[in-house]
Amino acid sequence: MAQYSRISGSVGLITLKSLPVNALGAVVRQGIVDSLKTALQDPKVTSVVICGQNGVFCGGADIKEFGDSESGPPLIPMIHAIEAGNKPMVAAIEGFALGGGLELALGCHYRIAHSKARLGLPEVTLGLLPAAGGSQRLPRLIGVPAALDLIITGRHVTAAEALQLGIVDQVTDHHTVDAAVKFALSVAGRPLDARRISSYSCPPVSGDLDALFEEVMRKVRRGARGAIAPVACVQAVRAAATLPYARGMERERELMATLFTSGQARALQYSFFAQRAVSRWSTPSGARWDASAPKPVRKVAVIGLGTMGRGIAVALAQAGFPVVSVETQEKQLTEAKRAVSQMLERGAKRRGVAAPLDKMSYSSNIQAVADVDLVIEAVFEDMGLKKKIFQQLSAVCKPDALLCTNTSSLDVDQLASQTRNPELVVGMHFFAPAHVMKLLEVVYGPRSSPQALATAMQLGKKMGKVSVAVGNCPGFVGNRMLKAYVEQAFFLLEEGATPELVDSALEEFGFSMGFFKVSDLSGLDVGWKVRKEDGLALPGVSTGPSARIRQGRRYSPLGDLLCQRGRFGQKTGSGWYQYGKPGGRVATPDPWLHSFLEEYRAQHGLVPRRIDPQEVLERCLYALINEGFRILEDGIAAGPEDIDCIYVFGYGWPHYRGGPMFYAAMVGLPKVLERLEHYYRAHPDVPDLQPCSLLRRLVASGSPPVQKWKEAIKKLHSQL
Ligand SMILES: C[C@H](O)[C@H](C)C(=O)SCCNC(=O)CCNC(=O)[C@H](O)C(C)(C)COP(=O)([O-])OP(=O)([O-])OC[C@H]1O[C@@H](n2cnc3c(N)ncnc32)[C@H](O)[C@@H]1OP(=O)([O-])[O-]
Repeated sequence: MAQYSRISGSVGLITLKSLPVNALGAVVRQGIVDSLKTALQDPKVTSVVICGQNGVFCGGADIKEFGDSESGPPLIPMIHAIEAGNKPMVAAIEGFALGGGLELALGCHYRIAHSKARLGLPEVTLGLLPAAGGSQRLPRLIGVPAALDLIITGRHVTAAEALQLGIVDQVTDHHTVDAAVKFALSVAGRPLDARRISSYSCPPVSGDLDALFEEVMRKVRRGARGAIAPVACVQAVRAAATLPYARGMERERELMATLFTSGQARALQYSFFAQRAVSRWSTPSGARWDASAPKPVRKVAVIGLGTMGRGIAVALAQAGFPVVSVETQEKQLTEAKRAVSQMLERGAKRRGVAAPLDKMSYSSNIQAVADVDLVIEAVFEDMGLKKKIFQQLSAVCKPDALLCTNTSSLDVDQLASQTRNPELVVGMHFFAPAHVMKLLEVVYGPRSSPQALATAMQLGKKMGKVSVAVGNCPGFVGNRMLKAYVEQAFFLLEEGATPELVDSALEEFGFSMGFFKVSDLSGLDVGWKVRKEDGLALPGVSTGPSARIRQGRRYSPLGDLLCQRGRFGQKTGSGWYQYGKPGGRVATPDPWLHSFLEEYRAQHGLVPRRIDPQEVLERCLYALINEGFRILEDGIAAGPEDIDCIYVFGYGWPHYRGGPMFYAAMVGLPKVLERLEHYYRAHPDVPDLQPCSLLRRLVASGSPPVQKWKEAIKKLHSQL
């Protein structure tokens, strides 16, 4: 709702009231329309202030209402009525004014913001565009280039930047509504024509307007990789720069109509709520987010300052924690100090703040962590070494200190068994670069306490991570599903595909890089080492049927054979592609590899066949999704939202496709099941293609929408 009152004698005050972010749902819009009418008709009122309750102006249109049929007064005429009003309208912006919230403020004649407020038009992050006049008013107010930047990126600006851009008229450190009322009293009776932004023309741009838009559109299309909203945003701003306001608004409405019902918008809105849902974690043992109070964490430590350790230390310091960094190798310690300082300075420069160098302390002695509240171990991925570290930490640290490991696949519970308090051990699996990647897999073992899990989840949130709670199993969620995807990519090469074909199909789907290019970037030797440890990669070259069987299932030694030839990817100048020289970055198809594949197939009696991109997608993605269903069945992940956040924020799954499980729901579970059955019949020696029973049961129960899977899975589990 929206509440109306008259204050200071002659100021009408309209207060948006809709917890938690005063979103412009139907009831709020009706309240605004009614309040506006009252204010404009009240002869005692000479100016009006619009504000929000609870120190928040407005989080925009109510995303929860998007699926519903239109009800309540429409947003655009409401904002037009505010702008056309014959009394000064002043927006008092506290907390944030985002999307429709900023558009509401742009309809006002003046905007006063608190210094801590954030403003923006983030609709593009929801697969939409500013559709309540924002794409037409903002360019007229701040110019085309600045408006394009805010609308294409969806980034939030601080009040200081908003003042500098000309979005707001005043910034205050004091009570914003009081400042707005004082301002409203000062402008009462002033002419308003010059304050109605829709009547403005866009300020002229330096240089050719068409050239500017072509250049921006070229960059946007390249960066969007198939996302449609950023392209529509450019088209909408172009309308503002080239058409009269009314025609521009028509164009904005047309473009929004194409986006609103698109699968991409639904995927991005699903992802918006999924990110919030994963913070409400639960475990099969009944532990829950709202029943487990996190322990206070004031001081933290990182053990091992390799690439991951450095990134984790930087992310912790940037989040404001004093960090004790321990590296026993003196040379590595010196290098790490330099690297961490540089990363902190670069990050601070980008954010226009001071570098938190004072948060960092370094030592080569593990005793230095005796007084910290939480330790993150990030040493080399070797179980023996990690066990030794956990024994040492258990002896040195405070009895109630949390001991966390950044392992990406090793058994967290085995490490817990090295300590006095296994209930205080959890996994905190970061993704490289750890100070950039948003994902954090928080891994709980059978003995991890709910409080330990709650503490790690809260620390992740404070570090600005999308933290997802997952059960302890080989590869946890992300890497466990990736194994099925990687295997299919290898098998497709055996059956006739080339790395280029597989990668272009995946890049066409929206991945920034296909599997084989990613493998060359991260180094083929990384996977080889894991396969050797798992007893899969055997020395020498073997022929005959056993060469392609491991542990009773089909196996492709192709990656091992390349590593045996020293082809580790970019770092050696060749891998699945040619890079010209060690460290080269540009992947070019490699004739040697094509003939190597032909020889390999001939050697193993494999007859190559034509493989189309659709089969590449179905084999790689459905095998990954199928493993996702097994993970849900095992209770390792609580719901599809958890898996989808992991893949969108940690594995480069195209955000506008929502995530693997959302994608499966979009394709249709019966189709996914039918295709998996088809491929499993063709490849009975590949268990990963055998449809998971949970998938079968969801199809049998009518393929409920993905938002309903969690409860459907609970019900199915209870029937077992
Ligand atoms: C016409 C017009 O052009 C178009 C078409 C539009 O306007 S499209 C809409 C454009 N607006 C946006 O893109 C802003 C989206 N929101 C945010 O970016 C953030 O929420 C926040 C505002 C910066 C606060 O962050 P937070 O970290 O303090 O809390 P939270 O956990 O995120 O959010 C707290 C709770 O509020 C819910 N929520 C937040 N914004 C919402 C919104 N716009 N609609 C409905 N619910 C919303 C959220 O789901 C969560 O609920 P629950 O999980 O507790 O049940």
